[in-house]
Amino acid sequence: MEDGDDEEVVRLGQNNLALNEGLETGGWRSVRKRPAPGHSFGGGIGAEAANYVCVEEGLEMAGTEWKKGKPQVRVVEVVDYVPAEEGLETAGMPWKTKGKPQNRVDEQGKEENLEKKQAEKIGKVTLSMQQLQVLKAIAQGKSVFVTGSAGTGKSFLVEFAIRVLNRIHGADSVFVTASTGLAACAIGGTTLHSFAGVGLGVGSKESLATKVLSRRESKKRWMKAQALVIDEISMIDGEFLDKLDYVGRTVRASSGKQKPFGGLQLVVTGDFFQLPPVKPENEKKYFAFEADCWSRCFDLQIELTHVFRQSDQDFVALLNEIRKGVCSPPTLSKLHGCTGPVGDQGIIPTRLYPHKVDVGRENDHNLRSLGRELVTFTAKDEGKSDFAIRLLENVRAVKLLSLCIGAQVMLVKNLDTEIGLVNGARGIVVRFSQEEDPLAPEAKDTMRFVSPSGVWPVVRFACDGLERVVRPESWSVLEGNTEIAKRTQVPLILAWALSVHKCQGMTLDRVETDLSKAFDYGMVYVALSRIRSLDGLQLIGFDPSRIKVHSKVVSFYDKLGKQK
Ligand SMILES: Nc1ncnc2c1ncn2[C@@H]1O[C@H](COP(=O)(O)OP(=O)(O)OP(=O)(O)O)[C@@H](O)[C@H]1O
Repeated sequence: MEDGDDEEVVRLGQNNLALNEGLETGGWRSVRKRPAPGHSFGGGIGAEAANYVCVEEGLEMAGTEWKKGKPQVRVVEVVDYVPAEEGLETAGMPWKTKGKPQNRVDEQGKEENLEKKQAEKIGKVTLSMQQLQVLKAIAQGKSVFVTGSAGTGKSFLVEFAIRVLNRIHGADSVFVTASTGLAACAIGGTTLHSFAGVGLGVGSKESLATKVLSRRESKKRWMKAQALVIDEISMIDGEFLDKLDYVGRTVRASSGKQKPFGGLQLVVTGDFFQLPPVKPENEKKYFAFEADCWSRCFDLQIELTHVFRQSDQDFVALLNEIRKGVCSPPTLSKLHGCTGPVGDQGIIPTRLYPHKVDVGRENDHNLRSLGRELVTFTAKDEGKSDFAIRLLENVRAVKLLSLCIGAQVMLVKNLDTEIGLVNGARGIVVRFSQEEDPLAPEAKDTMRFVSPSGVWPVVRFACDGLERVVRPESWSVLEGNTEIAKRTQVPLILAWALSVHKCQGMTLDRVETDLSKAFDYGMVYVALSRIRSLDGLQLIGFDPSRIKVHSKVVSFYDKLGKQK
């Protein structure tokens, strides 16, 4: 059979790494569904390939079509190859959806004719090798714990992990959760407590299991689940994790009594050097990694090392010091030198406060001081129950948003990551516009509800200085793949001030902060690691004694490092 015969060609994506261990960058391969005469599928290849990603033509975000069923494919040729970027330990991985085959792989998997320089990056997403390793493990049904310093792409990876899990288990069996409502809403999930149906989790593990068994909906969720995602694990305590493990094993006794969480595939992410659980520190099993079940829960525990948020390696090194509770004289002197960034496009830095009350006061004061007419936008909340609607209080977009011309605002949704219109992008309201959204005529009622006068804020964003009309966006709270609540609101919040808790998970370009009142573990690190570069930081009254790192966290990471 000749190349190009009538076999259907599918393209396998990053997980071809598995087929191709020696190949540093993975790369694309075009594969055939049937072996050519005289060739058979190697057991390893077939077995791996059966699970692998197939990118659809034109899919911008790294295709994640999963091919299930029997081993059917044989690698024929690489259709794309992008070498690791210089100095990038993690080897960038392109997602390419079209273009001519450029490289070939022979039967042994060796590459010929690598035209690296001509490799053209068409796809938009490049995953680090470690990120790929995680997806590969998930695709193999493994439970993983993904950690790493701020900005290493843990949350970014969660989005891909969910797609992979959905393909394996079906979306209605994948439950996406996080420790806090804020973090949960950011990934379209619910809190871990809410998934578990154990209220605040107070009481013995036996009483919580009885509670779940007695509630039809809670029991159904546990029984239906095949995979559980938990983001921002640092804020979950070990005692609670052990209780959930017990509940899982009890409620799902028929499918996995002996297995952690009753046999659920776990994808857990977070950085224990960031914010800790909100509970008294002296309790035993304060951190999740102290849970008795912890080491049994995971097949793979990995610390991502390539930082995406900051490109300045000196700044990355400085942040790594602070993360571990160190503040060397050069670091201190650099931080003391952060006396003040100039505003960008007339937009002043956002002040980060350790305490929430300071945030409300500052934003309110600044808004009123502008002395302009306020325009208010009301979120449209829809939900299956009062309880579901209450979950919307955790959405970053607020119920009532009052703005006026000159208001300093921040996006709370990724609108266009390519140009920097991301969660945390800041701007200033320059006017209000009455333009209708040509794309959303069917959503007229919702639009009217959010803005009865039909006007929308026009914001000049710091990322590119361009003005854009900002129209409502939606946030869903999902249980499995069922939407239980939805908020539609203009995706902006006031941004003169923000709390350190609220900024966890965000990327900010300009920050002013007085961390002299930082009180919790990881707080200084979380605040400083939000910004992309030191030029964007104005630090007032920096006190290195406020850098708090828990010794248990340090030893946990020491051990993790040694396991590598
Ligand atoms: N593979 C990638 N390619 C391009 N950008 C990436 C990649 N991974 C992450 N990023 C970007 O890096 C930034 C930080 O990522 P992300 O917020 O997921 O990091 P994180 O590890 O969850 O950080 P934190 O611990 O601070 O919440 C984001 O702007 C994200 O879009």
